[in-house]
Amino acid sequence: MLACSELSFSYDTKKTFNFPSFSCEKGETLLILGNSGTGKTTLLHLLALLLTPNGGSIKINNNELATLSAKESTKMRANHLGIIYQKPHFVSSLSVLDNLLLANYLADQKESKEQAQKLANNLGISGLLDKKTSMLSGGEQQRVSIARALMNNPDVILADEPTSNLDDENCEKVIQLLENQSKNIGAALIIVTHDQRLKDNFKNIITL
Ligand SMILES: Nc1ncnc2c1ncn2[C@@H]1O[C@H](COP(=O)(O)OP(=O)(O)OP(=O)(O)O)[C@@H](O)[C@H]1O
Repeated sequence: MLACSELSFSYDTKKTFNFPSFSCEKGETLLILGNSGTGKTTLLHLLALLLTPNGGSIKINNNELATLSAKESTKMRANHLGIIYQKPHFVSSLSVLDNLLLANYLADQKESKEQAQKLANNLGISGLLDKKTSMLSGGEQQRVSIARALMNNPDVILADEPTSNLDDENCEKVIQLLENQSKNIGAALIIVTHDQRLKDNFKNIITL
């Protein structure tokens, strides 16, 4: 589903990140662990086509992404990738429901209230759909972020530190929800984190 090899990237001339090669298949989860500053968010942004690598290859469903134009990258990101950012970046003037439907709109897909309602039910946030996102707790925001990432049934889900602000109980819940929901839609799930609590949940682990 997603495979990358010999990816390298530099923000400036002082340091180049050389990332290990890996792949993650449909329905699988890969945990990428690393301390602060090891380049986890950088790697996730490369996989999300938000940064362009200096070298190496990223393939989704055997399609090489490095050759895509900016417009094609945007389309690929909206339709095939579900991204859970470190900070949620909601539109605070909109309700939770409208933030979910925005994902459809940005991918040029028909707005699906049914999909939003279904995901909200699965994630235990159906009572929040009419609320403004600024009124949500950290754990609730995390679940809305997961729902938004799943709105377009992506092939690959990329999650940046999805549990860093959560207590042990909510950490466990969010990981279970992420895994179950990814399996439900047959997506590959890639999580980058420094949260050592997650080590016991996964067998496929890479350390940066
Ligand atoms: N836009 C940027 N311009 C220059 N340097 C950057 C930029 N973004 C990140 N860096 C640097 O690249 C390094 C890796 O950053 P990155 O955010 O990928 O690390 P991380 O492993 O996700 O860290 P954390 O766990 O603290 O979020 C850091 O030293 C950071 O200062």
